[in-house]
Amino acid sequence: MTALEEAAEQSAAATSADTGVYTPLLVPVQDHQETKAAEPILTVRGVERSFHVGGRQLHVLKGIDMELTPNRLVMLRGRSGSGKTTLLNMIGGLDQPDRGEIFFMGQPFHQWNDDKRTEVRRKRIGFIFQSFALMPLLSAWENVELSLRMAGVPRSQWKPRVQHCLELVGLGKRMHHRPFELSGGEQQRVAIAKAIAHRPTMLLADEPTAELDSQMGAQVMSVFKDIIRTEQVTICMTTHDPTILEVADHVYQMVDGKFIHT
Ligand SMILES: Nc1ncnc2c1ncn2[C@@H]1O[C@H](COP(=O)(O)OP(=O)(O)OP(=O)(O)O)[C@@H](O)[C@H]1O
Repeated sequence: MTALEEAAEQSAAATSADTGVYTPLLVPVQDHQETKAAEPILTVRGVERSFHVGGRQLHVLKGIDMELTPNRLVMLRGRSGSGKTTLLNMIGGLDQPDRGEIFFMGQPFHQWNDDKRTEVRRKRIGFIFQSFALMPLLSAWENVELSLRMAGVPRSQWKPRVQHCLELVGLGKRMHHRPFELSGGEQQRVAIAKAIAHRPTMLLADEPTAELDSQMGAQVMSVFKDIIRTEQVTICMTTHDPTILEVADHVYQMVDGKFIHT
């Protein structure tokens, strides 16, 4: 039995409120028929990106086409160096393509300057990194609050939203712990709460389970499934882990800067 199947089985008997142990329900994201005709929230067409390295041109992305539709869990899979993070940065408006187009909710990221992309990013996109990226001196609560402050959410809305997000990721009983008082899996769940607090449309996660053991990795994936359903978000994540791919709605396989069909 894989770690994910184990997590699903545990979830069936979940008693998180009683035990404080997080065992979320692993359920299908939603009826795929329902959103089949849905407009994509992200469209990537013919994207290329090169870097100058040591006097040479390194062609990292060689013509990427992809779409993300609402309420999906999409994974980018590929070897180290194949270009996954470069693409994720591009989708999130952190970098721009040399060629090609990126439309996020109809907005042309490839034509916009950094300030304009940052504005959209703060309001509509959430990021999760391999290394959790939490402020070490702030509690779980304060870390989540910080992201609401950054997104310009009115202070009067902070308390219920922070509480909701931390409960959603199963940390209702550890809200006031600081990162060093939490396990790796719990820290990653704080990072997820922080990333969804401002109600993004799209959540981007770069190897979110890479530093976790398989059990904790499975918990994080269950949280992802839950938040797609309850928060109406689309998640695009990179992974090396073949056991995690089975919960994806779609997998893009990247080889040397291109998608291949498997
Ligand atoms: N800013 C940059 N300047 C120069 N080279 C870069 C830059 N960003 C990425 N690269 C190079 O582009 C290639 C692809 O890197 P990228 O991080 O996108 O791969 P990846 O598939 O995410 O790998 P990993 O799984 O190890 O994170 C690598 O050879 C990397 O060294």
